[in-house]
Amino acid sequence: MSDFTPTEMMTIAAARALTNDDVCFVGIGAPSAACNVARLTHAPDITLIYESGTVGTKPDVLPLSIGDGELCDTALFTVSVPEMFRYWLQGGRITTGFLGGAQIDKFANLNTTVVGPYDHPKVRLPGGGGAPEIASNCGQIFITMALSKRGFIEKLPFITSMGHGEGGNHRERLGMKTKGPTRVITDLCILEPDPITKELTVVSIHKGVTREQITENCGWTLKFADEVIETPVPTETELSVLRDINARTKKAHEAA
Ligand SMILES: CC(=O)SCCNC(=O)CCNC(=O)[C@H](O)C(C)(C)COP(=O)(O)OP(=O)(O)OC[C@H]1O[C@@H](n2cnc3c(N)ncnc32)[C@H](O)[C@@H]1OP(=O)(O)O
Ligand SMILES: O=C(O)/C=C/CC(=O)O
Repeated sequence: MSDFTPTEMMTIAAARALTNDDVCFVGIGAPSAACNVARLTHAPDITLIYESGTVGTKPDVLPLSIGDGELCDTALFTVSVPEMFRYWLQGGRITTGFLGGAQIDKFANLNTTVVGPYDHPKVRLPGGGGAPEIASNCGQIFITMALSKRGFIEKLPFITSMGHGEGGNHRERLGMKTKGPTRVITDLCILEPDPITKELTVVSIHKGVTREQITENCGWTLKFADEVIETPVPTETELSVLRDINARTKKAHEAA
């Protein structure tokens, strides 16, 4: 097994969260890399769906956006965006949504809208897009983002996509029928919501990472589960699949 970067570990650990039977609504960016590594390794029959309506897509290179022709060219079929949302997503036909974000809080609520006050933003982010609907309508949500103090914060300035709200049974109280975020995969560790409080808790630590490093990079006092395992390191196959798709993507986008 060769050396690997924290980002590679994160992408591969995120890919492993998916199963062959999943129907997965894929977010652009880090989630898209993870979903395609899953498809190219342990989950060849996974159904990947992007918001542009592309169903069962098998991109050879990672898409720049949901509108990238690569998605439609390699899809089983493509439906209209209203059909994607109303029939597929709101119809409960999608098992898993995979999202990223700029900021997250301890109940896995996501901010992709604005950092700083809404009217006087420090950073204006891409916005919600389909993420709020994905977060509420997919059977469960996986989230992947690097652990950092600026990303993992105590109180979000803006909640774009609801995770577990104020914690506990908040989703249920609002009438939401889906599970919400069940796993957050970072470059240092994996977090899962506590079954009762729904507060994100460290369940797995990547090889070579210390508890201190994790604590130092989080904006709230992070809890650790009673049993914390070490994340299995990437296999040669996982690493070469990830590196190959990244290299193909870079070459394709440089040429475009
Ligand atoms: C189908 C779907 O895709 S769902 C549709 C909705 N879209 C999403 O949910 C997309 C979610 N993803 C995102 O918003 C983006 O990927 C981001 C903002 C999280 C990351 O953007 P990237 O360009 O990939 O990465 P990067 O980390 O370099 O951030 C770019 C800039 O955004 C800003 N930024 C990102 N995160 C933060 C943060 N937590 N605090 C302040 N600024 C931030 C910074 O200006 C940063 O530049 P810098 O690192 O030089 O300061
Ligand atoms: O509008 C959205 O929801 C998603 C946007 C992401 C993209 O344009 O690739």
